Amino acid sequence: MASETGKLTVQALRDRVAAGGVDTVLVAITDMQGRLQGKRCGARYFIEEVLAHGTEGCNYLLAVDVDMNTVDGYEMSSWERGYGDLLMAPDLDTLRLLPWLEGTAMVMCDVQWLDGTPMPASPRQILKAQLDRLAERGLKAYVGTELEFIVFNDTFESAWDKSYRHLEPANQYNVDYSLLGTARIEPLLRDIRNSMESAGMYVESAKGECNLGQHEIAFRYDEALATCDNHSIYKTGAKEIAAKHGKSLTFMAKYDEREGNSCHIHLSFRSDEGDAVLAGDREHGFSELMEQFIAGQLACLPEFTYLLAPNINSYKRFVAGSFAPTAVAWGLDNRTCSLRVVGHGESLRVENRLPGGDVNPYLAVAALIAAGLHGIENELEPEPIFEGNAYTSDKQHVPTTLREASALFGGSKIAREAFGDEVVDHYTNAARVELDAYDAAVTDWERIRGFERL
Ligand SMILES: NC(=O)CC[C@H](N)C(=O)O
Repeated sequence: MASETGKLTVQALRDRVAAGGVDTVLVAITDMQGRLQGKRCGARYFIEEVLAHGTEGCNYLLAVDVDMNTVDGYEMSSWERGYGDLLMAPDLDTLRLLPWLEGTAMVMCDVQWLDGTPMPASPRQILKAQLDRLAERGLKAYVGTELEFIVFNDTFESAWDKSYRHLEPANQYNVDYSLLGTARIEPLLRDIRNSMESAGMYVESAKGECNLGQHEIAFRYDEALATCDNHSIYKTGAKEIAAKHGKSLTFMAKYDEREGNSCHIHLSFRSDEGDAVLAGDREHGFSELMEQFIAGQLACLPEFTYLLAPNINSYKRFVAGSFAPTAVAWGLDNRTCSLRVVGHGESLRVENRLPGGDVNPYLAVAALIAAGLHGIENELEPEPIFEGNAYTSDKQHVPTTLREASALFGGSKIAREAFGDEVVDHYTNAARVELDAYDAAVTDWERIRGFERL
């Protein structure tokens, strides 16, 4: 039998099911929004059927909006095509216990058509396609994602009932690095940290952040796919654990007018053998590959921003002086730039500071890998390093709205070459759906501005 915690082998799962310790297996895919969707399978059924053949779900899972509305414009899934099934094919490397749910294990799945061919619009497939491109060059991607979140003393249900107004943040003042402030909710933070560790993740640390009730838990970097799977499981798990504590938390990019929730993404490439390929004897200790890698990141950033900032709300984070970026620039350990280069030797890497907590990690990491490959394949040279305050520089501004970013993405030749037309058209449609919904909504802000005074 495997250890009490962490990842499970199939045999360990069988043993636990036989011994009565596991009765439920969650079968999950990640949707366009990066959420876990799927089914709770009886453990016996999972072992006897799903393990070998997978299980089906409606293919609208990759073609609905955040509210599960059926919307038009998707080639692969529609009323015209009858909204048939997709196949969830378990990736057994991801099998693990979810210690915060009694008697429950889970597995992440690849999304396929019923004949076993991959579904191009699936975020996990989109990332895997870029990992395949890297592998052709003898390279591997290592990734760390750093999610911030804001905790409230309200339950999720009461927060919803209050339309998310007048919530009580778990801290009343800025708790950035404050051990005193973070101790106030340590029972929740510890439960999340230890639960994730027991679900096979490697917790590095937790710290307070600047907005009221804002915190961050950092996990060790890993191979790109493992990090993205863990990221998705962690987000869902953190919400479920908060609910058990009678609290709520949000990863939305900009909850209020104070500091937003970031999801900085650290990315490096290594050789198949694990050698550091970004470090070398050029300026700043870079290799030629690192220079091309950075140049690719810069060249693609505006066109790929949509994959890093996929919602209307994402763009409200990009405020000068907020530690969220506004400038397309790179610097050495410079938190005012979109691209912050940190580490040295084996740990030399680029931190992309653009994504918020609402990012779909698979799509974002796929974009950053594609950007790096663009630089390498075209032997691009980076512009000079930026020094000083990028917020007040004349550097190109990152896209400021979803409309602008999705137009750049839809028109990007580089994106179409890297991801294929089907993927670009699918996600450009997702942006259009979101923009249409937003354009049709009348907000609190408008009523407060206009009800009496206009
Ligand atoms: N830790 C930090 O650098 C703060 C990041 C900031 N909260 C953001 O939204 O980008």
